[in-house]
Amino acid sequence: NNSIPKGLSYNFYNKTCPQLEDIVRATLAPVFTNDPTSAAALLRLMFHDCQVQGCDASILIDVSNSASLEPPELGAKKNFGIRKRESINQIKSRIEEECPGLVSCADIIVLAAREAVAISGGPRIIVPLGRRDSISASSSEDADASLPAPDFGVDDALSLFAKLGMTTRETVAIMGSHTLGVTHCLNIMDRLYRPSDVRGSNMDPRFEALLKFSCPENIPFSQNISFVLNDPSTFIFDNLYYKNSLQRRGVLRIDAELPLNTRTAGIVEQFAANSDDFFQEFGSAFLKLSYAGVLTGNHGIIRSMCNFVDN
Ligand code: HEM
Ligand SMILES: [Ca+2]
Repeated sequence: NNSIPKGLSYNFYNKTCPQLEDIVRATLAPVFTNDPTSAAALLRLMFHDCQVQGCDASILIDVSNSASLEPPELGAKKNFGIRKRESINQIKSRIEEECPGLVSCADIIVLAAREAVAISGGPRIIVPLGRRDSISASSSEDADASLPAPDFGVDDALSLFAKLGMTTRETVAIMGSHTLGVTHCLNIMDRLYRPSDVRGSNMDPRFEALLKFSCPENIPFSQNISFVLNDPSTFIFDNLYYKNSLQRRGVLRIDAELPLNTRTAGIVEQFAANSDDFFQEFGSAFLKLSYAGVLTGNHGIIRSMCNFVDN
């Protein structure tokens, strides 16, 4: 397939680390069992890595070891809620025992996200490998500039994902990621209590009442720790996200607007009616996300620990 970036391939580690995908799966199995919210966290981790400086494991670099004044990438405001970086480290250390110095943290992030989707009942996506790791993280400023704001609308999202080569259908499909996981109250306070345009107005009133009950105004402490489910089947990768959005129960502005925008409404209805169509389109969107800004060949490095750049 000629749309695969140069340097990535489906058999990249076949000779050098054939057990890679088994190790990833085996290491994650207890993680998913002990904490069913892990799948959502690992899928979002991939998005936030790939969206900032490309799929290069930049998000894994620890905050500490720098004398710079700028807080690094992970400290970006929009990385609030990012979790499970330690699971990637755990996979990496098992892999280093079997095939030292060969497998990038960037590939492990993508494989972990792929497992997260599959274990939750979503499509099994076969991904080309061969990404390499960055030698540095971005600044938190650059990360905040690259990641979407919680009040992103459909047009914003279409242009963001068009930069990764996604079609409108693929953009609608990748947003189906919000079939998993949660949103913390702080990300919807404006939508709930200071609505402008379509944001608050078009919500199912019972759902709005529920969100307001979960996220009361004027309680700053609870705003940081309280959250709501992105869709009612938060652990299952299904097309309920689309059905739910059609019922005016979208949590974020983007979730609410997808069924309202003329460019995306028909696609939402199709994915709500047919989960095979959703899964197929999601697979192709996921691959495009996984190709973002990849370092291959002799660009970048293979880190020996994912959270740390060896000189
Ligand atoms: C316009 C684009 C997007 C916007 C504005 C957006 C925004 C958000 C926000 C605000 C949250 C809540 C985070 C929190 O409060 O902890 C969230 C959660 C999440 N997002 Fe997105 N997102 C977008 C696209 C994506 C994409 C492309 C993916 C995956 C490929 C994704 C996967 C997730 C997942 C899985 C969660 C749940 C995380 C968890 O439960 O820990 N999102 N998103
Ligand atoms: Ca990155």
